[in-house]
Amino acid sequence: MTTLETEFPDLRVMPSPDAEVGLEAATRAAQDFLEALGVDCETPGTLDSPRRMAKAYADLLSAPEFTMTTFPNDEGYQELVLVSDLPVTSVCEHHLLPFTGVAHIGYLPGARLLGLSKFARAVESFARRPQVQERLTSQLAHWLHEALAPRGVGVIVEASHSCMSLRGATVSGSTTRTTALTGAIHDHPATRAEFLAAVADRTRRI
Ligand SMILES: Nc1nc2c(ncn2[C@@H]2O[C@H](COP(=O)(O)OP(=O)(O)OP(=O)(O)O)[C@@H](O)[C@H]2O)c(=O)[nH]1
Ligand SMILES: [Zn+2]
Repeated sequence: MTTLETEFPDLRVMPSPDAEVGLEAATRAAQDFLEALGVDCETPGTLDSPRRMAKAYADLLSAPEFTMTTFPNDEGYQELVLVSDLPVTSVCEHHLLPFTGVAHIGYLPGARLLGLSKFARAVESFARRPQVQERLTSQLAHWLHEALAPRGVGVIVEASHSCMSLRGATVSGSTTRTTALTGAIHDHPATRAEFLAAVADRTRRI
């Protein structure tokens, strides 16, 4: 089994090795945190809220492992494979507030093809950790390039940041687009244009 942690030992790994102990400590910390902000955690509705909050963040920050299933490219498929509109749910590392959107991932196959569901699993795995959108985009592209050895990879992420919409600048409706390209999709203008046009065809408002 190949895991992202094996491929990228330098990445921060979530969750804690002992999730049960982690959850208890996080619940206590959430209670302190909420009470410090003046939230009454003793009402029937909020009694269990510190645990719910701890569990919610554990879910958002638990990068799942997955099996990296690949197949030989027996037919020598050469053209772009584009998997679009993969849901992204991540957490900005500055405010620990969610950012959500979609990822579009394309690659030009080499000797092996990647199981299609693994694109969704890779997005989830890289997203469920404290992130910035640029890093998420680059990590996806470089992971795929290293793990699959394709001729090129293109990743576009479009997302809305709740730290921008719900607080601070309170700008609603703004989206951010980030792009990471490798190999032929980066180097060859026509191939790059083909990838960008294919994504543009699929792009919808978030
Ligand atoms: N480049 C980038 N910036 C991000 C991302 N997520 C959040 N940020 C920004 O991180 C910055 C943190 O800025 P600070 O000035 O330290 O934090 P702040 O005082 O809460 O800033 P405001 O959000 O402007 O109120 C903000 O400009 C956020 O919009 C991301 O994925 N990429
Ligand atoms: Zn933020």
